[in-house]
Amino acid sequence: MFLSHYETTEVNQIHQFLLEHGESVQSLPGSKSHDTFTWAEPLKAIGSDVSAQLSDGPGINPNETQGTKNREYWQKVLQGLEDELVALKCHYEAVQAERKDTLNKLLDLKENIRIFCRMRPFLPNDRWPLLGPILIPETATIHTLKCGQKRNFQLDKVFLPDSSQDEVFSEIGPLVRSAIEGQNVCIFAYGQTGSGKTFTMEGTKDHPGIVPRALQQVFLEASLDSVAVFSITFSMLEIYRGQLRDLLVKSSGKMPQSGVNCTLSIQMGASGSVEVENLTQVRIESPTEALHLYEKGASLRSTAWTNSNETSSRSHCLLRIMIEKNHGQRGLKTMNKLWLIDLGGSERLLKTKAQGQTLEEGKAINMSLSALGDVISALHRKKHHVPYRNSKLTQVLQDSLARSSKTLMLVHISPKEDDLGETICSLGFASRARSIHLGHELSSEAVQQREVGIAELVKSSKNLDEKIQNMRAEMKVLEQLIQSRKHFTTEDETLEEEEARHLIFDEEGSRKKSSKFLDTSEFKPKYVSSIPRFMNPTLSSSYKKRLSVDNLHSAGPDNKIRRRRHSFSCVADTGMKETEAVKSSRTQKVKTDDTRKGEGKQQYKQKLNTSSAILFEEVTLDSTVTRFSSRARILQKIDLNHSFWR
Ligand SMILES: Nc1ncnc2c1ncn2[C@@H]1O[C@H](COP(=O)(O)OP(=O)(O)OP(=O)(O)O)[C@@H](O)[C@H]1O
Repeated sequence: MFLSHYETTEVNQIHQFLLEHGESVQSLPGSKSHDTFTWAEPLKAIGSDVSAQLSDGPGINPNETQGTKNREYWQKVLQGLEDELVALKCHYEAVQAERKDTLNKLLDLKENIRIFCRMRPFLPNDRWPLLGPILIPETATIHTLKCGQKRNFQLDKVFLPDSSQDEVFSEIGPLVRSAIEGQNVCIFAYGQTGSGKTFTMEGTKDHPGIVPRALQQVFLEASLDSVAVFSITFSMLEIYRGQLRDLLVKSSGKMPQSGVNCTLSIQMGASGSVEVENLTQVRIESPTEALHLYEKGASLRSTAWTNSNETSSRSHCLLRIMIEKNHGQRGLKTMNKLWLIDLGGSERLLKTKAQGQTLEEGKAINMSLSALGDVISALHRKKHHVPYRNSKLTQVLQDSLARSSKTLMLVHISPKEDDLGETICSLGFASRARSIHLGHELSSEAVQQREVGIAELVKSSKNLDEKIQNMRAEMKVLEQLIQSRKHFTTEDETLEEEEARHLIFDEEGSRKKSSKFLDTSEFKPKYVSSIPRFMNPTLSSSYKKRLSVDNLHSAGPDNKIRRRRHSFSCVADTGMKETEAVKSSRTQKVKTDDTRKGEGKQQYKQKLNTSSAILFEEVTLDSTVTRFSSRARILQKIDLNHSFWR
């Protein structure tokens, strides 16, 4: 039991002390008021030690003042915690670097350019709900059968019609992370009209797509980086019939609003970075803000009714997230782009029977898609010349489609037999981008080896992610602990200063006042020094107490003593029943204090949680009754645990 060592030291000391003062242990509860401050000292020591043991705090050394002891102890604790936090932060950075390395290795192994396919499910209005001519025998292969002609397409991954938005984003998440870590990233949704590009990118309220999820992740990753400072901006533009249009600037029809320069031009910086001159850039602080902008921009996008889709996108919609990363003390600054692109629907113009404007839109879309395919293919084949200049789309994306960047193309296909021709075209585009038809396929052994390597890296990346999560949680706890411990040390320091300023007793025991404001000596014996500052009486409570004491004094010189003796005796004599009475009077006081200074009580509660200080709990309430109850409680504790009092 934690009180046992008092039997030989402090408790004997109290006993001795009381005897010297003409008191006995049994008469302790009825002690004279003039003694209370002096004999309170050993009791205070017990109380502090009890609280210290409970809160794993300092022990008692009678030669040291409690304030100094506490302060030194908490400072040591604080220092230890701070050292631990620094070490953890170093380790955290190392693990972060390891994770980044693993991620890069993984993306390299998966290749910088990857082509996925997503097949949308049948929709209620689909006329040909038969999946006969399209087969997906493996996770990365599609077979088609048209007019007796079989064709195989190899992709990096195929998402089946029942794939969820979650599954799709699980492949996107690492790319968003590498954008935060300093790489340019392009994510495209490609496919025929009505194949589900907008569904994948934007999604619905119940099934959010890549855009809302990526925005969320960008901010999440940025907030978790404890070292770098991020500045994130949002831009949105469309490429309509070969022209760039700012989607964050309202225009009447297709004409620029008066006074607003909507003429966007593509500029190439000296370092090879591409800038779209006059494009609106909005600094965003949250995903909600970004989504609000996205909604605004999407509402301005050019759409039209087509045979295949009621609200068919007639342009390429490009969302750009610029991430400026300030790498803290190293003074390094990086700027990179995350592009989320919903391409215009690829379509065979003969099939859609498009005419007039729709025909022109279709032509423009097809031309730029073809140019994009050429660029991706050239990059994939590591060709010396990459034909960026063949379309506005590839020009805008030049620095983000470089070899050092990451590109993911999600080719969308329809499950309908009716759309088979379009599906084969889209898969042909995917194959061309992957350069498969040029005999660049890996041998089955090499593919197997690569798969094993990827699986291992995925596993270690997951482990590192878990480790990082744990470390973040650990750091948070440490930071909270440091904050709470700091509270203790500063309060102890302040109290010591205050003690020095408002020295209560001189050596003869007579009262001294050093402040004209704080006449709290009557109610603040020295042992209060170990009580946090917020537990001290306020000016008004001190004043109130003084009034009550004056009243008591006016009622008769002994009143105060008697009253004190009475409440104390009650506790000692009638045990629990009377303790309840004291408790209720204390509760009363809490309620009054609560309404008067709710904040103080909050702090008080917080303190109790952190320190588990039993003594504090009682002494907190700066009334005579509570202070007695504090002592009584200590006595009760001793009484319960030792036969000493019997
Ligand atoms: N995976 C899916 N799950 C459920 N519904 C989907 C899915 N993919 C697409 N759809 C539905 O199919 C319809 C067409 O999809 P969407 O508008 O996304 O096509 P799109 O390729 O963007 O067309 P366009 O190029 O004409 O803009 C929408 O009603 C959409 O909700």
